[in-house]
Amino acid sequence: MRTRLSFDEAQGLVLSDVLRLPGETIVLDAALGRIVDVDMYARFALPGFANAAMDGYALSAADLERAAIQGLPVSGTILAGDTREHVLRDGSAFAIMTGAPMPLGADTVVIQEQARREGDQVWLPADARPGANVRPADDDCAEGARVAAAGETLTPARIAVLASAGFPEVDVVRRPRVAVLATGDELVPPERPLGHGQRYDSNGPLLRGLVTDAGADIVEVRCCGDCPEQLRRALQDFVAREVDLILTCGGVSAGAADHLPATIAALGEIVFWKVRMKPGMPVLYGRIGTTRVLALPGNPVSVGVTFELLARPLLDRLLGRSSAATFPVRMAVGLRKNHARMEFLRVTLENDKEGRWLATPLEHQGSGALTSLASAQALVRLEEGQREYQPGDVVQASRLPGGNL
Ligand SMILES: Nc1nc2c(c(=O)[nH]1)N[C@H]1C(S)=C(S)[C@@H](COP(=O)(O)OP(=O)(O)OC[C@H]3O[C@@H](n4cnc5c(N)ncnc54)[C@H](O)[C@@H]3O)O[C@H]1N2
Ligand code: MOO
Repeated sequence: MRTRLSFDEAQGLVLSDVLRLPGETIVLDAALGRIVDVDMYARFALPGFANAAMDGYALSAADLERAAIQGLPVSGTILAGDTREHVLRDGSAFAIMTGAPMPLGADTVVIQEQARREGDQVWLPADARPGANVRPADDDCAEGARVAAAGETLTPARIAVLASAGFPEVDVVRRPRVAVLATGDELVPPERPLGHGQRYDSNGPLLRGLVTDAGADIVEVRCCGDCPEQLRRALQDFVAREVDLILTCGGVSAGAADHLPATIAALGEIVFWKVRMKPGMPVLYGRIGTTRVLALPGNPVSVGVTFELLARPLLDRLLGRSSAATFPVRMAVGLRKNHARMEFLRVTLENDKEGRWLATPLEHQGSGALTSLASAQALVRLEEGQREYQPGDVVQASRLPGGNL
């Protein structure tokens, strides 16, 4: 077991310990937010047939002059959805509507508003541009072009692309199955009044939201006391249900009721325990069989921060997608750290006059200050060893969910 390692080492160990989950086939209608498993290619060009981009008249550009001087006979009207293959006779035109297939031999559409129609004859302006208002058959995408890339998130627009390419189903990466165990004798169910020293579980709801936001499935969120037997039963139950990741919170530091490390060690193995970071120092990572276990320190802010920094990247890895990159911001104020560990500050962000991000730390940075986690837009990383920061110093930031950026 490693202990007191740096945050970067800890994150590296977590990431190198998991692989992308296998794929599964689902209907396109259920695919929003899912991750594409394998590259997908168009089996035909899109839209697949040359069609009119405007309502008007389809003709051959060679007949434009004649159309202006003596007019052209109109052979008929082609509507969108007309499945007949019309052929244009020399020296004639078809009335055609937006999206309707171009008749064979026509290469230009002149819009309705520029046409003068008398009975079955139409006059069109001589200066119409040859080839105007026609969408070629591969206007949107060529046959064989990639229409979805492995690892990308299925957005509404990407789903629409697959729908237009005729895919009713899509192969996506299976969602990680996650169980949450909130531990602590002080936790009381929401329907019961609080006694002295008791509190309601907020870590369970926090992790339910974060796990869902990260694109994983919650198998169960369970609250249990600090008793080692209860902890063991809960962990074994989750492992038996083949979850990919167990997230526990609380009971992982040095207190008399902190039984999780010993319980996890007895059932499986601890990869690391305690990381040189603040908040979240007591965090533990291990395995029970093939199930990964991240034991997050119980303080509510530590739960949120260690989830973002260790659990979310792990879930990203299981999903086969790259994690959001950090980005540079400038400190709006100077500050002094009174320890050497890496620290993650909760900040709000605004743009300075040059449009660069400026980070202001929230006032209350304590590990129990859940309200400041809710107000924060990003986490700023203060490097190990560096104690002094001046206004304007550049630091790395990562977005928090719902940070409205
Ligand atoms: N002697 C030491 N004391 C502490 C250390 C240490 O290294 N040596 N580490 C401190 C740090 S840092 C943290 S963080 C906490 C984490 O300890 P635990 O993981 O054992 O967490 P608990 O003691 O069980 O709880 C801490 C705190 O959070 C509240 N909590 C816990 N679960 C929930 C929940 N589901 N919903 C709401 N609030 C919860 C709990 O009541 C405590 O107030 O230890 C420090 N101490
Ligand atoms: O995780 Mo503890 O502060 O570092 O609360």
